[in-house]
Amino acid sequence: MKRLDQSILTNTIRIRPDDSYKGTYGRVTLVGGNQNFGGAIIMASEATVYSGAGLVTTLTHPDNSAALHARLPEAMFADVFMESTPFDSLIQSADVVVIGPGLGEGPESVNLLRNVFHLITPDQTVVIDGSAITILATHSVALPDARLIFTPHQMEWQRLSGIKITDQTEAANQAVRDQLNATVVLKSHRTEIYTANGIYQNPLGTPAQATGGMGDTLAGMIGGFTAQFANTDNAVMAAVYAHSAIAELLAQNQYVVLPTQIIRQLPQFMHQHQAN
Ligand SMILES: NC(=O)C1=CN([C@@H]2O[C@H](COP(=O)(O)OP(=O)(O)OC[C@H]3O[C@@H](n4cnc5c(N)ncnc54)[C@H](OP(=O)(O)O)[C@@H]3O)[C@@H](O)[C@H]2O)[C@@H](O)CC1
Ligand SMILES: Nc1ncnc2c1ncn2[C@@H]1O[C@H](COP(=O)(O)OP(=O)(O)O)[C@@H](O)[C@H]1O
Ligand SMILES: [Mg+2]
Repeated sequence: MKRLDQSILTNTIRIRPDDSYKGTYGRVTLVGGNQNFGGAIIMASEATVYSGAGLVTTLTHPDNSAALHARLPEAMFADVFMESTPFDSLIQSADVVVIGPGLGEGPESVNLLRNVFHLITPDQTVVIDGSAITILATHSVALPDARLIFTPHQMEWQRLSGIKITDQTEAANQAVRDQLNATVVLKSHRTEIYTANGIYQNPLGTPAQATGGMGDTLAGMIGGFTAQFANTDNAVMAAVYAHSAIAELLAQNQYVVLPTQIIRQLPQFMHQHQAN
């Protein structure tokens, strides 16, 4: 297993060309947030916008619309229960779809996941987090043919892979990754990233990060980074590294680091670590 280091940031985060516009930096559609977990999809959406994605749309339960607009006017909102035509185009026009933060596991959420996967095409990237992983572990839902990135915590990975947390060894995890043909970000206090080309460990992270919404925020960052930066595996690794690096900086003076505090630091942190 290779250890990530700071070079993943400058190898990934590009100085923006002068002659660019919002379309240069990718369209991301996020799907999630039921009536109880609106905060999860709002944090994920904020992380995507603050990572620099060009155009962000959040498909969520209508109860979350006012809060999303108030916190994040940069994002567009769409009702997950909308008619199929605009729904289909919001999924199909996205470069990256992030699905799962706060999605919930009820029948409506299962249907939604199925509908979204059905619309995905091979040139798209799909970040599969939270409830979406649990649904896949418990229901028969066909995975789309696309670039797939799973972001489970250890229990979600146990549910999806069948590997008990105590048995989640490098070899066992990589074997399931191979079957899924996906990138797997196995989150823990030392997150591991399983790719087609190798296994990487994030050396950073702090227990100050152990608070709800921290993974939702990472999923949104991965959406923002993969929408902008050409090499998908590097974009995933840079997002994981940046998420923990910012948390460590804040934890020098804080007992707990809130997900939204990491989000607010992203533009400045990325500015400091950009390169040609
Ligand atoms: N503000 C919001 O809207 C928020 C909404 N959220 C949304 O909620 C949805 C459900 O996600 P979830 O992660 O909260 O619940 P679930 O999938 O049941 O996993 C918990 C179970 O796994 C176990 N466990 C073992 N190891 C573990 C580990 N390393 N990390 C974590 N858990 C571990 C753990 O063990 P225990 O704590 O009981 O010891 C427990 O039995 C999802 O859509 C998410 O996006 C949250 O993000 C919070 C903020
Ligand atoms: N003790 C810890 N040390 C380092 N990172 C941690 C620690 N506890 C949690 N994290 C990080 O916080 C995030 C938790 O993700 P997750 O469990 O999906 O949270 P949520 O679903 O509440 O958003 C992961 O990125 C994980 O690596
Ligand atoms: Mg989570």
